[in-house]
Amino acid sequence: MFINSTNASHTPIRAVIIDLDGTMLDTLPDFHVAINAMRGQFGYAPITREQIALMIGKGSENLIRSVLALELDAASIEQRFDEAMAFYQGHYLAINGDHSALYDGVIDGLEAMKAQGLRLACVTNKPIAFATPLLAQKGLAPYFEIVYGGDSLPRKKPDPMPMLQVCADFDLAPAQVVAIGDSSNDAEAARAAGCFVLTVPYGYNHGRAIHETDSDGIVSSLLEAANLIRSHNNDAN
Ligand SMILES: O=C(O)COP(=O)(O)O
Ligand SMILES: [Mg+2]
Repeated sequence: MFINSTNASHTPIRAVIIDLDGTMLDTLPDFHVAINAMRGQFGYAPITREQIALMIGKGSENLIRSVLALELDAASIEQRFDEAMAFYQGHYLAINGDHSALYDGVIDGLEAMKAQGLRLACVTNKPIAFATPLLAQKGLAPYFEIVYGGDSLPRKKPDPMPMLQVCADFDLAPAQVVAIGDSSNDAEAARAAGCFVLTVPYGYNHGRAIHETDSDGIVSSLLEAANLIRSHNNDAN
């Protein structure tokens, strides 16, 4: 549970905000294919999944700049940026989801959350044009009342704006909402918004161990998260 059970008056959790890449789906193989296809158009050699894993989490612009920085200086990156982004987006949309897989416990966890009456939102730094078809293809779309991509709002995670927007949409206080993610971006955004935060250890945390990230707990799956929320709410009632 998130709050010491001796505090009988704590607020029940009513909604869950769930991250996409590295939390529900292992999308690293899709990023790998699309990035290397883009690099090939520039005549650059392929890079490894491990290299790309370190660059995921802060949205497409950050990813493309990080990839170009392997060859180019800062001024050249900006010169090639628009072309690289256009190449990358074309390749990503062509293969979106083809090489990605659900992590264990995702569907069971979402079902368990729904069964508890929790409202669900997906907040990802992935562009919304990638996130929407991917959620549909993987059977995740029906679970979410709200989906915000990295370009849906003026600021993305680790800024608290998307978390606060979800709280406002659901008409809930941040203390009634828990965010679940695989990276410090998710945890920082949730903390700054005043939401609870749980992390999963199996995603992409910029090469850092998830234990280094401040959270209210580490869960091995979304199913474990659902169970934790249930016991928190049982204590609250
Ligand atoms: O696209 C990214 O950089 C990461 O997306 P996420 O917020 O779903 O982990
Ligand atoms: Mg993530």
